[in-house]
Amino acid sequence: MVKKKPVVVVTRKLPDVVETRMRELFETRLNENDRPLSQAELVEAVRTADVLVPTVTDRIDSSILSQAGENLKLIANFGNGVDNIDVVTANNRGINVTNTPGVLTEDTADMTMALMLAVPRRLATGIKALEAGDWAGWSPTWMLGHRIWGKRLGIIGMGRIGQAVARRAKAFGMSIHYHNRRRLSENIEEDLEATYWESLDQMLARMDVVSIHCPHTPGTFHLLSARRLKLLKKDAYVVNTARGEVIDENALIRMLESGDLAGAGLDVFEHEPAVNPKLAKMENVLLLPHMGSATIEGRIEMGEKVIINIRTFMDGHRPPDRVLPSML
Ligand SMILES: O=CC(=O)O
Repeated sequence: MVKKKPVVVVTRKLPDVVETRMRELFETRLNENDRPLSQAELVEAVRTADVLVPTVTDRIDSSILSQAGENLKLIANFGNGVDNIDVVTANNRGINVTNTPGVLTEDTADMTMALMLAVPRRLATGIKALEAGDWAGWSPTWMLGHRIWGKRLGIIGMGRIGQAVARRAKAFGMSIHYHNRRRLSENIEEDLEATYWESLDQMLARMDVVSIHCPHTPGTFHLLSARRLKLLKKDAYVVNTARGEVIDENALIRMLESGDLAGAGLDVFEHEPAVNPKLAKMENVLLLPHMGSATIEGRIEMGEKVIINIRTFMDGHRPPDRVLPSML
């Protein structure tokens, strides 16, 4: 007997090679025009799918999950972060959740370095000045920024991406400091020449650059709160390529406005895709539209991970990238 192919509903346009392979393997319903699904369309998707492939922009909350059909047994997220999915409710309803870890580590770390270099060295300001025809020629005192060589980098969240950033920053002459739920093994710490701070507050007070690499969970929402932001040195920079919700964005804006912080490089925002217009006007801030992991190679590898997770699950095994509530 021929095994029935699972119905796989994909919420956004994926790279062509990924969609082609999915079509071969599954009864795949694609989103050709890439328009984010409405609530009603998401409900229809969870009602009819065996597997849902959502992504960062889809909120799969308890209200959506309560309307899921009996067949829905797997949510294979196209993305590393799973804060778009209510994993606890999914788990309670017997729906497995997977993500795509590992394949976007290096790309996100590269983009973090790009921001870490660009903000203190005023790249955006320089480009704008040149484009506006405001360049009168080289001057010893024009466009001066700050060096990062010899400065202290504080990494919040020392998982895969945090460690990849640490390796790069070390090569740029920064000293590496980190705060994490769990301390790294001695070997890794030695290899990265990283100093562990059990107290986040104490670390923050001493850093020149702070970079966020923890997931957004109920425990990390506004981890950089107004109180903690005030602990930072006046000449410190903040970089965020993780999730906007980890920083109290209004408090960050106030600190930047009052000159109590040197600058910020942000790839993610608290109310994405809305960006506070105050941020967009600031000279010492560089904003990117959540493109930390946006490489062609990475997106294809994410698709491959999604496919492996679905196939493994459909073959009756535990999918390699299963996310359990206890991991969050
Ligand atoms: O932000 C992107 C992701 O979590 O994959």
